[in-house]
Amino acid sequence: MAQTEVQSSTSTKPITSFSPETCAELVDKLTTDQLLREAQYVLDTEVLADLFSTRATRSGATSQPDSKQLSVELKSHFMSVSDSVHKLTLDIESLTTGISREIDQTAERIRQASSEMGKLQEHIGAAQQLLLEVTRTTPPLSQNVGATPTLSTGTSSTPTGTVPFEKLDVADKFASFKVSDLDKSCTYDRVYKNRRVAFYGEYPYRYPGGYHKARPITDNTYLRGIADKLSKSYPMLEFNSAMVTKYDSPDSSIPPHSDDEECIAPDSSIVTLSLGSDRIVVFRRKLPGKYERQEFTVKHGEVYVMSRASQEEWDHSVPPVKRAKFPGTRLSITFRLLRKPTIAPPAGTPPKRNSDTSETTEAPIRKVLILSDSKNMTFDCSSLSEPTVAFRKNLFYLRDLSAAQAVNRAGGSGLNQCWYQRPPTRESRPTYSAQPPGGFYWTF
Ligand SMILES: O=C(O)CCC(=O)C(=O)O
Ligand SMILES: [Fe+2]
Repeated sequence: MAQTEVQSSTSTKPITSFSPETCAELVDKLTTDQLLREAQYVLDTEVLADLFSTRATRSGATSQPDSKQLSVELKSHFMSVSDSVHKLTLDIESLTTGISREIDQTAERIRQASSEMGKLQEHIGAAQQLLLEVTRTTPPLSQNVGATPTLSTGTSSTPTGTVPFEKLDVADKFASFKVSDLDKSCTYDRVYKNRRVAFYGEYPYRYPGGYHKARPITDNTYLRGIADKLSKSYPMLEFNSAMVTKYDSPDSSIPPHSDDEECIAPDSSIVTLSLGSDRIVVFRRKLPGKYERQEFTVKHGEVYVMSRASQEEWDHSVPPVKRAKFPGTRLSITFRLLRKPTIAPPAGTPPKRNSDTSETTEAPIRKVLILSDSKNMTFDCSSLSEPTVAFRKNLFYLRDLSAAQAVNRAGGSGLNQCWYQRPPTRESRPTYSAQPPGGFYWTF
């Protein structure tokens, strides 16, 4: 004990200055009960004294309260403490309940998420499996003709190299377009021995044996309707030109060739829509010492696609056929993506395709005389092809007679009639047939 003054429960007087040894002796003499009582007293007194001094300081009181009042206050103090503890316990209980509910809900969410995750992983696994399978069975992109998954396979793929073409799964989308309507709408700007061609495109198209100037597709509303439908239905097919080829008899044909010109955008596909009579399209691939051959019959409303890569390996043709089997007219429209030319086209006649020797180069310009009565001098000249020069409203120079025929048809009742005029030669003066063949033919 380091105190110099202590209070004993047994004596109200302070006991002063006991040495530690004396204290030890005194303590030795006390019974256990006495010791406990002493200890309790010291404790109580210290607590009460503390409380008292705090209250006294707060209220400014100086006198000590009696023990009864003190005990009442103590009791009320403990009651309020125990009240708070009770409230706290309740709060803690309700918090614990809330928290454990949250924990339960979170655990449920985690359980659901992990089950979703399991399913997702299954899907990912299946997709990876599929991808592996596709990678294993698909040839490299550069070798694959369509290379577009939306194209349906209409042909067998060869074990090595490219497939020559792929049919587009168009159902009956283009079946309602009529070969006669398209024919009427076209102004053919090149006439070959066995076919005629009308080209419409943003940029000119040059190929061995042929050259077509740019001509807006808006010039031909029927063709434009077809092109719009194609690009709306298959936006992945990119093109800026449409070339109509007319096969008007079973002898009409196009010889073997590849559409691999520089002016065609690299890696773009060539899309062909067929209208009218069925025809056979033949593909050949040069192998050592022989040709590999594939062919298919293309029908009205069908579309086939050839990749640029396939053009490097295969050529294609539409050969002449037997009349009995393929009696009618066929028009094909080939859609290409052409590049803007960087240099002006060389002057003169372009060289012929090696395999295309049977063809004429360019249709000769012919004069067409169109007669009208004085009341009806207007013609729909939009269908007349270049170079079109009108003299006194009646005379046009044309390469393509079908345009004049179209005007003729449009003319109707005979008020507007047109005659074709062959260029006069030195030897022969123009002759006029009194009764032109077909009623509308006038020769020199
Ligand atoms: O008429 C066809 O189907 C083919 C036409 C063609 O090969 C072409 O215009 O280059
Ligand atoms: Fe072609």
